[in-house]
Amino acid sequence: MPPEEPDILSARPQMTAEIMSRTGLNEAVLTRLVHRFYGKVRADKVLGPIFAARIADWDPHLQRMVAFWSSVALMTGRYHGAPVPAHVALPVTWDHFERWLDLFRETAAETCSPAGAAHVVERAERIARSLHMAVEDAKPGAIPSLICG
Ligand code: HEM
Repeated sequence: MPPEEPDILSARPQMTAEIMSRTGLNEAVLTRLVHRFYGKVRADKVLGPIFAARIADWDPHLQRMVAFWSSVALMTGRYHGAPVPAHVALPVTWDHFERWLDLFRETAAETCSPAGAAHVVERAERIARSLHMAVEDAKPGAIPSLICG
């Protein structure tokens, strides 16, 4: 009998399997993380209204965010969206990203193993910094970029 294959939907099955065994992360853990995190975001005095003004139907957003975290954390390639355009026009500063990260760190600690939490938080911090740069660059009066097209 051949050895049992792990149940992984992935573009890079071996890397995904290695990350899963090292961090304890999988689709079920990421689903809990995402649902719990956006529950906190929606209840947050500062972030809640920004999301409420833009998201009417939360089910598709939560599904998209689980696919996003599956791609980012497990390298499954499940997410095919464009995060930058979704954020550039938002009325946010670095303080909003800090609040977002505080809630994310708290939720990661509640739902993931320590290694899993470190894995997702490191990626969230990196993406938050790059989204913040994109938001700042899109503001009127931003210093022009030196990168030529
Ligand atoms: C200040 C903090 C943030 C705010 C207020 C915010 C707000 C939003 C809103 C309102 C949307 C929905 C946009 C729409 O459908 O029209 C969205 C989408 C999304 N956000 Fe954020 N976000 C924040 C930070 C982040 C960070 C740090 C990440 C990643 C680590 C992230 C990842 C995403 C992704 C992947 C989408 C879906 C984009 C798509 O495919 O349409 N966001 N965000």
